[in-house]
Amino acid sequence: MEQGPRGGSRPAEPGPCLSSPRGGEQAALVPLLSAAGAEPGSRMLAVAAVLPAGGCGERMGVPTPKQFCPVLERPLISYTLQAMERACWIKDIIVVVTGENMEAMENIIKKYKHKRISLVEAGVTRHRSIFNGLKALADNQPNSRLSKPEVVIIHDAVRPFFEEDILLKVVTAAKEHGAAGAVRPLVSTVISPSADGCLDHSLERARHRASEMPQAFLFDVIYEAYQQCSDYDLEFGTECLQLALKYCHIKAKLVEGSPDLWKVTYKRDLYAAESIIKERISQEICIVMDTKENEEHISHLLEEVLKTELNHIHVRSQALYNAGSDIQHINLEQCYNFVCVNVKEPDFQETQKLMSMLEESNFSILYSIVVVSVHFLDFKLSSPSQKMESLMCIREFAKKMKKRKILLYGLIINYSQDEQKLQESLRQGAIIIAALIKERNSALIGQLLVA
Ligand SMILES: Nc1ccn([C@@H]2O[C@H](COP(=O)(O)OP(=O)(O)OP(=O)(O)O)[C@@H](O)[C@H]2O)c(=O)n1
Ligand SMILES: O=C(CO)[C@H](O)[C@H](O)COP(=O)(O)O
Repeated sequence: MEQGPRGGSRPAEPGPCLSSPRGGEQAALVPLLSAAGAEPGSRMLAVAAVLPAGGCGERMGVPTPKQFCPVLERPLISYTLQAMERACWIKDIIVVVTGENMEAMENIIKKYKHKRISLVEAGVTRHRSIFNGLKALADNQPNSRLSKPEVVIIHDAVRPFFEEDILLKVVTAAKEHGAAGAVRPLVSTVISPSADGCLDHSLERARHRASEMPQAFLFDVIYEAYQQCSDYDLEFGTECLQLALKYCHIKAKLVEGSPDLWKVTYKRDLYAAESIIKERISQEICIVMDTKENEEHISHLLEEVLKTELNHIHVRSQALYNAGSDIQHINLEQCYNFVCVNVKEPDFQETQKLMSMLEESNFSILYSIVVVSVHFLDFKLSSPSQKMESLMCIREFAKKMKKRKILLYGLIINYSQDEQKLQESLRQGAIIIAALIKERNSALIGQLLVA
C-alpha cells in the first residue's frame, strides 16, 4: 500500500535537521544528487531507500517491536525516517512492515508528517522483507506509482543515527562499485569455537570490520542477487553485501562510518538512543527576557554564566518586549529550550506570554519544548517561600502545558547584593537549567527550584 504523494516530483520539505552542517567533501558529492546543485540538463541519479521494519524485536524482550518503542515519547522509527528524509535527493522511501503494524505505521507517518513514504508488507525474515521492498521498486509492478531507481539504499529502521554525509558516501561508492556499505572497527575480537565448546581459532581483530548500515547498491545488482539467492540465504542470511558478492560477483566498497551507526537491538540501546537525542536537542538554548538585551544587568549576567558553564551549548538572547514579532525569528525547528527571565514582572506573566507565543507559532511536533521560568529575589529582603507562594499557580499551568508538549519548570535565583554570592547563585542556577534541559524530566514539571 502507498502513502503520500507519488510520481517524479519530490516534496521540498525534508524533516527538520538535528545534524551538523555539511563538510567540504560532502558538498562535492551533492551535485550528482541534489536538485538544487544539479547543472541544467544534467541527469540526476535516481535513488530510493528500503527500510526493513518488519521484525518483532525478540532480543529487546518487550512486547512492542523495537521500531515502535517510544524514545522521548516518539516511536524510534520516526527518528530514522526523519534522518532519511533530510536527504531530499532520495525520491522514494519504502518502509517494510508487518500487516498487523500497517495501521500503526500509517498513523506515525500522519502524526509526524513524514513524506515520500510507501509501505510494503514484510516477510518472515529480514532478507525476505528487504526483497519485498525491492520488488515494490522493480519495474512493471501493477498499480504502483513507484519507479525503479538506479541506486537503492538499504537501511535498518532501527538505526536512527546517521548523517546525510554517510548516505552520500555509500550511494556514490555504490554507483562506482555496484555495492557499498558502512563499516566500523570491531569492539570485541571474533573467535570461532569448536564443537566441544573450546576455542578453535580467533580472528585478527584489526583485519576485520563490523558491517553496519546504510548500504547502497545498483538496483539491478541487488535485485538480481535476491532473485538468484537460495531459500537458505533468505532464511538465515544476515548480510546484503554478501548476496551481491555471491550472486553478482560484486565486491562492495567498504566505507568507514561513525560510531552512531549502531543498531538498536537490546533494551539498553533504547536508553543509549534517548541519551543521544537528549544531548543533541539540548545544544541550543534561547534566553527570553522581559527587558531589552543588556538593558537589565541581571539578565545579561545570567546569559554570561550560562555561556561559560554550559560548554558546547549555543546560548542566544531574545527580548520579549516586542512581543509577537521577535519570537518568529527563533527557529523552532532547531531550538527546543527556552529560559524565560522575568526581571520586571513580579510573577510569571512573561513566561505565560512566551508559551502562548510558542503555541501560536505552530512549534515543533517532534519534541517537547523545555521552558524554565526564572525569577530573581534578594533572599535577604524577602524569603524564597513568600515568592514561592505567589508562583504556586505554575503547577497547574505546567500540567496544562504538558499536554501541549511544553515542559515548564520554575527557578528562583538569589539576587544578592554581594557580588560573590550573586555569582555563586547564578552558577548554581545555570547548573539547574542545564540539568532540566538535558534530563527533560516530566516528573519535575511545575516544580519551583531554588538557587
Ligand atoms: N522479518 C523481519 C525481521 C527483521 N526486519 C527488520 O530488520 C531490521 C534489523 O533486524 P533485527 O535487528 O534483527 O530486528 P528484529 O528481527 O526485530 O530483532 P530480533 O532479531 O531481536 O528479533 C529491523 O529494522 C527489523 O525490523 C524485517 O524487516 N523483517
Ligand atoms: O548488520 C547488518 C547487515 O550488515 C544487519 O543489520 C544485521 O545483519 C541484521 O541482522 P540481525 O537481524 O541478525 O541483527
